[in-house]
Amino acid sequence: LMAAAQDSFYLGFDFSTQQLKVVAIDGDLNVVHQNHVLFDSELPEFRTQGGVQLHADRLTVTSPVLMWVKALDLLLDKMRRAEFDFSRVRALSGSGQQHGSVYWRRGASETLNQLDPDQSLYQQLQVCVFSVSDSPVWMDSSSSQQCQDLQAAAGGALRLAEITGSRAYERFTGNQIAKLRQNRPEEFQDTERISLVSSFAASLFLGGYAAIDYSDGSGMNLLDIRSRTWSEICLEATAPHLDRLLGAPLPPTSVLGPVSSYFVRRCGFSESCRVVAFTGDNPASLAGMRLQQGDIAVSLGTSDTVFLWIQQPRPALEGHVFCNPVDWQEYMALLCFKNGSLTRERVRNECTGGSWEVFSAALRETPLGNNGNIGFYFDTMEITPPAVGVHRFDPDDTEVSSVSPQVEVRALVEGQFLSRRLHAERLGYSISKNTLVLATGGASSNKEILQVLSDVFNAPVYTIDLSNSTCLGSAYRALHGNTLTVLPLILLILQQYCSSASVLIISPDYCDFKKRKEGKFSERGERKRWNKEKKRAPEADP
Ligand SMILES: Nc1ncnc2c1ncn2[C@@H]1O[C@H](COP(=O)(O)OP(=O)(O)O)[C@@H](O)[C@H]1O
Ligand SMILES: O=C(CO)[C@@H](O)[C@H](O)COP(=O)(O)O
Repeated sequence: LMAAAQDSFYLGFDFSTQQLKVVAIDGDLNVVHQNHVLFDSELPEFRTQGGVQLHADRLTVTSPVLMWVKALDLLLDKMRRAEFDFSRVRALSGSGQQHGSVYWRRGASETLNQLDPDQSLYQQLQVCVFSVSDSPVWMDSSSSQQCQDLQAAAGGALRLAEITGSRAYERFTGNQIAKLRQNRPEEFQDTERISLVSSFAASLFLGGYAAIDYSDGSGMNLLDIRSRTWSEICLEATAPHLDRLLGAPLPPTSVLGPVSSYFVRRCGFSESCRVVAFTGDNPASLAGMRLQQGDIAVSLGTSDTVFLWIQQPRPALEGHVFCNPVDWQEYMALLCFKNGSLTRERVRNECTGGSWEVFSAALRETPLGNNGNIGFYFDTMEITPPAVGVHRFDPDDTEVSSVSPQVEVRALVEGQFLSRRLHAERLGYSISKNTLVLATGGASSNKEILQVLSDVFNAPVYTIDLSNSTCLGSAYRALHGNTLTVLPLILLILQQYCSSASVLIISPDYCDFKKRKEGKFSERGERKRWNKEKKRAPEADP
């Protein structure tokens, strides 16, 4: 069994805003391969900035769907060149940036299940497969009218939040679909299926349309998060017969089927390699970090997000409640901040010559509290709170137009994290002496930034070895999907289930066998050694 565990690989993909990433683990959860494709620099022909295109109205933000397709071709090529052994992959799963949508043209499903392994995905999908070539993504804020209409139809913002977990948000997929139906009726008419970025990616691997999972589906303003079915009121208000275009939602732990013969023949995947449902990047990250009651997770990717595992949904006008990606009968709360890494990069470019080293030095050399200087940095319309503009205040609370570069760096990072804390507390989170902050995402590799996070939350901050918990979470989910088959009794049940349905439901207990490696960062404001291993109290075996 030991040898078998090391022989088997599990893949987790992440189709995120700025790049496509992959992590492979073996059955003992060791990372055996990592790779990525950066959209701006490795696929310059799509002319994106930060993976997206900002339109002239400065509100519409899209990404070319074919860029994601070509990125997958490129990533698989890179893995082949690195001699990654695809035949050992027993299961794969993945995630996508949340809310973004993909529109498949009539007839696309036939193309998808008859792909020729001698040609790339891009070669075969570039003509006539997508009815909308530029997919709306989460940074879009052009659907205000549709948001108002949806809230009116649902009986108000709070009522909509009670049904779907969130009041109407511009980036939420339902409002994007409504805008498309109104503004581009021909393309809409020509669409046979609408996917989220996550279910689009799963569809590529399956060679057929993949279901939207409950967790990523909660970011659409369309799913009733309690009954876990599409809400009639929301569907009606968005587009007639929308349920046919969306397909039925499924638990995030579903095994969707085997990888398509295209990947078997082109890359050498085994025919028995399974595809486990893909989900949103934040839910996948929750799975990768293995959040426990009382913990708070802060993801510092393109967006900054804060999330918590919750048992009972209490939707409000601020923040979001999603179905939980690990235990689909529970929930997670999430806050999203648009001015995250891209704003830190802008200030880095202006104040520290484009260097993270110098940026970090500015944080080291300025005191906690920044001698009373503080700022709000909303380069683009923020989500939480809905505000725009840059405002700096001196120690007398007088607004000033500039401060020194070093003070600016600390004002930015402290201001961002104070806002993350304030809004988490408004959501009902209270910081206690047991609070742990779990950090992930690209900027969590910067220990000076994490020190500010620790100081502001007055709590220890932990990272996992890999700053990329999203991919790792997907690889764990893939492994979870597969591991149950080694248990004879469950195998029997699965076999019976298999004969009656093409979808298997996996129990949500994988937390109990997933080990957690933590790098300890700091404790209660004292600056202790970075990356000292800390293990939690051993848990009961399942
Ligand atoms: N050393 C660093 N210090 C601060 N931020 C960093 C550092 N390295 C990378 N980042 C930030 O990480 C971001 C990308 O994070 P990532 O989680 O990979 O994004 P996404 O998954 O949204 O594509 C970049 O925009 C960059 O600003
Ligand atoms: O809109 C949200 C969450 O509601 C974003 O968090 C997107 O899911 C994009 O994620 P990153 O690329 O920043 O990780």
